[in-house]
Amino acid sequence: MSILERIQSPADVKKLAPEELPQLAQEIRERIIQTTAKNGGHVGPNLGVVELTIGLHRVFNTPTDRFCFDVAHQGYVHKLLTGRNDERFDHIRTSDGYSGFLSRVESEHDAFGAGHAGTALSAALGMATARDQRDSDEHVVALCGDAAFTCGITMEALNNVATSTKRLIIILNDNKWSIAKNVGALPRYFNELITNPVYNRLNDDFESLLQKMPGGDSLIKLGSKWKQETKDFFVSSSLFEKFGIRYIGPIDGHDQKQVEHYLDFAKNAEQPVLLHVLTEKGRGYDVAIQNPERFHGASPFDVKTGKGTPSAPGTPPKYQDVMGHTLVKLAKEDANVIGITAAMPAGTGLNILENALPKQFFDVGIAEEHAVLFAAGMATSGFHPVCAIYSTFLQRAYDQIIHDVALQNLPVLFCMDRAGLSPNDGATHHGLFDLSYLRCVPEVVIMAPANEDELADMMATGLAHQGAAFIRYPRGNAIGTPIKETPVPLEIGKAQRLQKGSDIDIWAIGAMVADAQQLAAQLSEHGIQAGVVNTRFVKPLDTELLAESAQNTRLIVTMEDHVITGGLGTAVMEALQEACLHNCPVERIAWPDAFIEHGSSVAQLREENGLSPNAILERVMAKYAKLHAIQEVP
Ligand SMILES: Cc1ncc(C[n+]2csc(CCOP(=O)(O)OP(=O)(O)O)c2C)c(N)n1
Ligand SMILES: CC(=O)[C@@H](O)[C@H](O)COP(=O)(O)O
Ligand SMILES: [Mg+2]
Repeated sequence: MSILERIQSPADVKKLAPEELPQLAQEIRERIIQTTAKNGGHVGPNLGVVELTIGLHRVFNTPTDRFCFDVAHQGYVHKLLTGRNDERFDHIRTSDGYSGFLSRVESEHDAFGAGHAGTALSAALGMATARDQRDSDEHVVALCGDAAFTCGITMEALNNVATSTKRLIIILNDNKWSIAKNVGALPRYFNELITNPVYNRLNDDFESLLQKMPGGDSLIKLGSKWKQETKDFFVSSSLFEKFGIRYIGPIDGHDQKQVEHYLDFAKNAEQPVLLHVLTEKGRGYDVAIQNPERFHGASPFDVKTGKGTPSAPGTPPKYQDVMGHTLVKLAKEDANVIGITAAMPAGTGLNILENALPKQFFDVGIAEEHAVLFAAGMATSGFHPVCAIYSTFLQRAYDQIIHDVALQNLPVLFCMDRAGLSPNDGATHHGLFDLSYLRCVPEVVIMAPANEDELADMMATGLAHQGAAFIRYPRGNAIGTPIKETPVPLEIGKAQRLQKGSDIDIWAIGAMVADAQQLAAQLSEHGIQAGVVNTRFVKPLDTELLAESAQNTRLIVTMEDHVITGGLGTAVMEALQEACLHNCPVERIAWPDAFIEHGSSVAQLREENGLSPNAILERVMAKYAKLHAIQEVP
């Protein structure tokens, strides 16, 4: 039996002899590589925190002590050491498998769930403050990556630490990478801390240095306050000391002994401590070390070569790449068009713009709120920014959308990728709420393309519009529609009738247009004639065509890759009420008013949630039959 197989809980980790730990680390790495090769997943981040996580579980004692992992995409090691090295780990991030992030419902060892970046320090500070209020004595640890510090929330929490608690352990897991290279002043500062010999030497053996000085002994006896002030006298204290947090490090995050020594030191500190740990993303798997961006969140791959499964010939391009190439076209025509990402260049396709027109590309770090405000500022100076931010991450910048862009009617185009499901990442990453959260914002334009050619046209539409415009489109491949050489702006608020039908009219948006055409074909096999409308614009809605539709059909079916509350279906119902056309019933095909867990694929999750093509057909047939008392489908 391997050492890892003997680990049923953190207590078993503590029982191991130090000389067994390298073997455990090796087995954990092997387990992570093999599992993510099969399922895909966050290989690099997890391989980088193996010794650190082993150390955490040997020094601290969850669930009494509480860990908050930032993003928590690097929580696989923690899961393996807390009783989850089992069948569900084999299927992690797929149906029947564990979540790829920490989750309070999954384990008592998961003190706080995550998925979005920047939350760990704030949550940990809340837990530490609650502990102090209750006068209990558990330890609270926040594990934050270097890029997590580019998040505004992390800095807000940092500002609050010293005035909120006397005991908090912050681990800066510094691997120099976000998904792409980390950006901004902070990584440069972290590097200064690493390379500044004066600070390190003094910081490490400051006491022995004092002992050599006349009167140094008495300073040491006076305790840490004087030591700290004396050290400040010698070296410019770190940024963290200015926040009332004791900086320790940097240490080698792969040296198990060092890790445990300093974790233990931090555990017994009488003030908030930040332990600066240097790790290597992808440690132990060369191909991940050499390709940190690709192996941040990898698709299934061959362990030997690291290569993923090549796309079959003729596979349509990914929407993210269509966005990137189209933006390059449009930015070449107009130097005022610029692209902004919040630390997601590759995932959004903006890396294509970065390579082609680097002066028109900006990566602001994991800072969506700042990205939108930054765009608003540039828009006041004659630029037309394109903010490429996943639907789910754009939720972070909601006030900036309303208060800074829409209210001032500034020309900013938002390209929201991952609208719809992100199946393996699950509830924290599905882009299912953007129509609801955007439809209530006055003056904005909200559109969704049925195919890649329409995405290009909608980008031209958004850039021709002097105000806020949003385009939502799904994760993954488009549908193979040829893309015109030059994108052509669409008429805002105009839907596109694809086919007529006297019995039912299906109004679909974006990726669901193809499903609507399939549904119409199935209905016609049952003698029901269904029309299909490619809605294109959820705001403003084509109320003229909708009125015509309601007057000439028996049932309107809406189809959207979005939650049912407040999306396209709700917009149609509102419009029909407004036009006093409430006699036309509406059946809304959408995701339920619930959080949708992770799963193996979109198809699997649709099956599980009654949204498979056949389930939709049955539902529409039943509604139609009920409405018109015709023979229900046997
Ligand atoms: C609000 C938000 N924006 C973007 C992301 C996408 N994202 C996931 S992990 C990550 C980089 C995290 O870098 P770091 O904190 O240094 O951790 P590492 O992966 O290096 O261990 C990003 C940008 C996210 N999860 N949440
Ligand atoms: C953890 C995180 O937020 C990102 O790594 C995310 O998993 C990327 O999602 P995509 O794979 O859809 O780009
Ligand atoms: Mg990092």
